[in-house]
Amino acid sequence: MNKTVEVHTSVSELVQRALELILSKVETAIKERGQFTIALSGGSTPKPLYEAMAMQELPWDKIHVFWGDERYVPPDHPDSNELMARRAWLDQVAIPAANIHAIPTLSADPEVDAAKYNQHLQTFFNSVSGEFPALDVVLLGMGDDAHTASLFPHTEALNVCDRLITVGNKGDSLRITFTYPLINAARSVIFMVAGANKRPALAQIFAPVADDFAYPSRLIKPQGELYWLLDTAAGLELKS
Ligand SMILES: O=C(O)[C@H](O)[C@@H](O)[C@H](O)[C@H](O)COP(=O)(O)O
Repeated sequence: MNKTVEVHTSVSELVQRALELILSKVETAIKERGQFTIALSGGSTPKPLYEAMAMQELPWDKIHVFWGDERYVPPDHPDSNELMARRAWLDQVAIPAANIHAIPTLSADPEVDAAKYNQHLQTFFNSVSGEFPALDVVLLGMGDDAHTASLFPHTEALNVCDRLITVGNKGDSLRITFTYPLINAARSVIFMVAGANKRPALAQIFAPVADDFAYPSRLIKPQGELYWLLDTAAGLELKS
């Protein structure tokens, strides 16, 4: 793992840096492998990044978009991560519909939809059970409880290591999420974290010893690169 921690003076600078990083990964991936794969996150911090992506001239037919997690709501629900990314970015560009790999949420059984998305990823990446394919970029946010994707503190999803996708939960509300080994298989993981409310969680995540199950973002140790892009409010007290 190659870890980089950057503290940016404003959220717009943080977003600009995430954009630069992603554009450089798009270029490399397409040059080396003919396509670029990215998993998106929800939350408010990446929205301006998605709006900036919508302004780019890119070979959209070679770009495949997945989601690292989704609330278990229909795709037109205001809480849907897919809806947010479609409105801010994907609806604005000429990306083929087949390149948008949204998490299914309509079967009335999250286990069934999690299994479907697991199969969809295995088919797309031509991987078998037990293998964890490498996405080019997994974009992550982090909550002030140190959750990332829908890997919430002290939940069952944190124990799931034998598949790509599982059901997560925030209390009673169900989610579908990448498992942490799938996130860790990525070539690059980029956290975008803003706001002073994230400071206590970050202190635990960067501590040499702490409980991974209480602070799930500690489980993210990708094979490839790990970027923590923070704004000053979040990163103020952090020693990298
Ligand atoms: O589904 C959720 O509970 C949120 O989307 C969550 O995972 C979010 O990514 C983080 O809480 C960071 O959110 P902000 O970017 O808004 O700080």
